This record gives sequence, C-alpha cells and structure tokens, in this order.
Amino acid sequence: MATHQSRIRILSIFGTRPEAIKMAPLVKALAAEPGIESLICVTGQHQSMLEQVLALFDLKTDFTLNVMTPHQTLNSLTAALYGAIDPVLEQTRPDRVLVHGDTTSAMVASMASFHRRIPVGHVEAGLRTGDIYSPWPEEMNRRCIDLSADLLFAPTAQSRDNLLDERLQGRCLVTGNTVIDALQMTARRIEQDAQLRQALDQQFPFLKTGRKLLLVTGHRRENFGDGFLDICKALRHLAQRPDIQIVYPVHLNPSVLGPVTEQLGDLLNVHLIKPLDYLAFVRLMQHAHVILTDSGGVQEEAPSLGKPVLVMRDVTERPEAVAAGTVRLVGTSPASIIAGVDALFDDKALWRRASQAANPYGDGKASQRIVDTLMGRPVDEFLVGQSQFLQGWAHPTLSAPRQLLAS
Ligand SMILES: CC(=O)N[C@H]1[C@@H](OP(=O)(O)OP(=O)(O)OC[C@H]2O[C@@H](n3ccc(=O)[nH]c3=O)[C@H](O)[C@@H]2O)O[C@H](CO)[C@@H](O)[C@@H]1O
Repeated sequence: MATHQSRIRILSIFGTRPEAIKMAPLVKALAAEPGIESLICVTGQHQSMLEQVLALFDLKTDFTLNVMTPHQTLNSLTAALYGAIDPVLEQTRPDRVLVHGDTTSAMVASMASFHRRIPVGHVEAGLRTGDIYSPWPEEMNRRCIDLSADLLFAPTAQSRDNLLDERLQGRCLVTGNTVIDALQMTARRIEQDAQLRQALDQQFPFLKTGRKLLLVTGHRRENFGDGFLDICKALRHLAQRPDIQIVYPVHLNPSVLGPVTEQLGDLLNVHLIKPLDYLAFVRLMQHAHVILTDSGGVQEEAPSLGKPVLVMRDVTERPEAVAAGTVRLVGTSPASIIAGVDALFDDKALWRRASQAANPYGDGKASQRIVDTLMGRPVDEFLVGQSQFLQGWAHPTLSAPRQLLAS
C-alpha cells in the first residue's frame, strides 16, 4: 500500500448524525495511532445535528461539503455528492477511505473511491433485511458499499454470515459495533461528572417523579404518511395511562414534525422536544422505562443500558437483540404498539427479562479492532460473550432537582 511520509493516509467520509456518533470513537482511535494520518470529510447531509456530535467528541473536520438543498431528490443528492467528493479524493489521494453504514453519503463515497481504485473499508458491514425497499434506500446502499469494499468490518457474527453468504470479495472481520464504544465513552462521562448530570437533567424540567418514561423516536421514511398517523394514534391512547409520561424528540424532517405536532401537540403528558444532542439523549435513555423507536442505533444502544426496546418496523436488520429478548418488533399498527407497551409497563417479570440480556452488539473495543486491522496487527474478533452489560449506568429513577420537576 502506498504511504505518505510512511504513515497510512485514511480519509473517513460521513454525513449524518448516526454515522458521526458511530465514526467518532473510530476517528479518535485513528488519530491516536502514530502509523496513521487521519483525515475527516463530512458531507453535510445532516449538518446541524452533525455539528453537535463533532463538538461532543472534539473532532475537527478537514473538509465540509455542503451538498444539501431544499426539496432535494435522492438522485440530485447523489449527483451532488459525486461532484463534491471526487475533488476531495483528487486532492488528498488517500491510501484508504472509510465509510459507515448505509447512507447515501456512504454509498457515493464508496463508489467514488472504487472508481478511483482507492480501497474502501466498510464499518458496520453486512446488515441486511433481505428487502431492498426496507429500509429504503439504505438496504440498497449497504449492498453497494459491501460489494465495493475490500475490508468489511461486520459488527456481529450474523452480519459476517450475511456477507459470507453473498460471496463478496472483501475480507471480513467481526469487530462489534462502534456505537457501543461511543455509548460507553459518553455514559462514562455522565457517570463521572455529577455537575454534568445535573445540567443534563435540567433539560428535562417537565419530567415527573412517579410516572414511568416511555421514550419515543421515529423518523424512518417507510413510516411517512399512514405509518406516522398510526404511531400517533397509539401514543394518544397510551397517554391516557396514569403511570406514563411520554417524551418524543422529534426529527426535524417536515414529514415527521408536521403530523407528530398536529396529532400529539395538545397532550399534557406527551412532551415533544427538539432532537437532543447525544449526551442529553443518552441521559434520557438512562431515565427511560421502555424505548419505542424505529431507529437502528437506538436498538443497538438500549440493551447496554438495560432498557427494553419496541421497534416500530416489520423487519429489522438487527435480529440479534430480538433473539436475546431485549428488542421486540411491533410494526406500526396502533393495536400492536399499545399491546407491546402495555405488556412492558404491566408485567414486571417481562420487563425484568427484557432489560437484563447481554448486549450482542459490542464490547466497546470495535474501534481498536479496526485500527489494528488497518495496521496489519493480529485481532481477536468480537464474541457476544465479551459484551459488557452496563447495569451500573442504568438510572431507573429521576435525579433532577425536585423544583425542576413539573407538578
Ligand atoms: C434503520 C436504518 O437503516 N438505520 C440506519 C441509520 O441510523 P439510525 O436509524 O440509527 O438513525 P437515528 O437518526 O435514529 O440516530 C440514532 C443515533 O442518534 C442518537 N440520537 C437519537 C435521538 C436524539 O434526539 N439524539 C440522538 O443523539 C441515538 O442515540 C443513536 O446513536 O443510519 C445509520 C448510519 O449509517 C445506520 O447505521 C443505520 O443502519
């Protein structure tokens, strides 16, 4: 492999909040490695949410591309990304490009690198639902990236098996998911700093003691339209429970923000708030009794915090936590969401079982495994038995000062 001043030049390209969270610990590990020159290019696919993550992990970008325009189609975004990423490849001539997951930014970065014969490493390789329209367009993006990459960093044995079944050319390694590295770094920071904990809790003055928190996130394209109306119907019904309080950080996409505000804006114990920065969101997950979500990352994080998760999708590319019993798929039908939440709120034994499984997604060492692979060092792959259950970081009761809690 060509080197620059005998160091390997690695260009990491990403564009959205979840990619930034999952790439942050890896980029930090790359920067700490003397044999690597690490460069960062952000595409700006979710610029405002991305900046919070970059600041939190103290990351400086080398290139910021502003590719987003109002009412952009996926095709015009794709074209803009090719046009913006190629000059960065020309200028930096990296020895390797790293991309993460399944966004359009990651797909274009991998194909643009492939066209220039620059090797690509795919972090979080091998996730599959088996349906190219769900999630859309992410499932197709994942497949394109895995085809073009020569290093496939699979988070779990299941994702490695998906890759092996497809007989891809790239070399495959089970690393665990870097999101667990990010979560552990963040949870440790919260745990070690009482002042920070207090400041974070002050962001939730509306939380009441004596009511259990149902934390909701939902933003997937497949759920736009009727899906969101059904989700809102279920939440309206659940809000009638006297023991519940619902907090929903609402994604800024108008297809989500519009219906959710219209359907739920008038309910006293449903708190619609802006998307939170990662520190605050981790703190809110710690307070949650149950998490209801259509997010990928939240499904992976919650088991480490001992939180049962109900997933508002019919399929998931993350079957490991379903098998472990922490995650249950409930789709978007109101009846099924309501039944899932009611069961976890009413049945203590069920809640205990769902909150105590070991996290199958990682042990906090994924980034180091990836760096060691890039440096040609031997690596012990991730086994589920190595995962660490962060029971000590779960906070079942609220610790916000009483005067801050709404009566
Ligand atoms: C179903 C699916 O295709 N998901 C993809 C999507 O992520 P995913 O569905 O996880 O995207 P989300 O926007 O839900 O982001 C989740 C992340 O954001 C954090 N969070 C959430 C709410 C909030 O207010 N503040 C906050 O910081 C969560 O803790 C989590 O770490 O893009 C990722 C990055 O390529 C891929 O890995 C996932 O496969």
